[in-house]
Amino acid sequence: MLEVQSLGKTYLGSTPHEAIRDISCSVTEGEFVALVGPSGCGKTTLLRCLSGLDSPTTGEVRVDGARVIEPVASMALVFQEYGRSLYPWLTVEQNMRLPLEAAGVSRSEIRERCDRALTDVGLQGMNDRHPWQLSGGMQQRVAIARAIAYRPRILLMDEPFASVDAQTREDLEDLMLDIRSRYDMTIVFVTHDIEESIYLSDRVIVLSQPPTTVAKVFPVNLPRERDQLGTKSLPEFIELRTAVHRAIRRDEDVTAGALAKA
Ligand SMILES: Nc1ncnc2c1ncn2[C@@H]1O[C@H](COP(=O)(O)OP(=O)(O)OP(=O)(O)O)[C@@H](O)[C@H]1O
Repeated sequence: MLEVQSLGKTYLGSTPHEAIRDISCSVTEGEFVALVGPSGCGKTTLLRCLSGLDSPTTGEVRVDGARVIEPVASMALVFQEYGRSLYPWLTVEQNMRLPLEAAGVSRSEIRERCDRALTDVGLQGMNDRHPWQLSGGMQQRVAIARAIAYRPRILLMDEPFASVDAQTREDLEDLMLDIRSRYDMTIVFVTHDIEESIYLSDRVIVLSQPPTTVAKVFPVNLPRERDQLGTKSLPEFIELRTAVHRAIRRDEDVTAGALAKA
């Protein structure tokens, strides 16, 4: 359903910067794909191009065959910085209502969807709180609730759990697996964390050092039912973790070698 064909992105300016050289990949309906790669390899840039918030310099993105040239109504984005993605002067529900009102959803349905999404993320009854009255993990749950209340077909998540503590992160990972099983969504999830990428996804795409290409793709053939302790101690999980780690390290070594020769 989501196709990326030979996507390249160069930021223009006094010194043009080639953030992405050539990425091709596709995501099928209902798939959970994790994108991992070194810092600065263009993960956020890629997500912005996927969503239509930014446009590639070369190549293209297609959703169901249609070329993406502007923000796509069937997608929602969840960012790392929940503190900046929620309006502090609005309540939880008011924050959640904004995209639904813009999409023309009826008042009664908005209320119903907000209540259901808040229940799904474990924040039932918190409709009238303000973001600043909530912990970081709770604010990120609100950002997720806002996205699922919108009912996107494709959910793009940009390192959404990078700013929370380890325990909250595990809880939020399990929340995502739960949401994935309740809602029929295709998810593209950017993370730095190799374990997180495998634990959550059906496929891990490793991006190279800049100028960025796809370094390697790993199918995750683990049982659908996942559990923080059980899944992460499976031999298949450990093998995959080593393989993804190696793919990232090998690419770093190749790049370091090329730089040393230059
Ligand atoms: N608007 C912009 N103008 C110029 N350069 C940019 C712009 N946005 C990003 N870049 C550069 O493009 C490269 C890729 O940035 P991007 O934020 O997409 O990487 P990332 O993989 O998401 O990074 P991180 O893992 O650190 O979050 C970086 O070198 C960055 O400095």
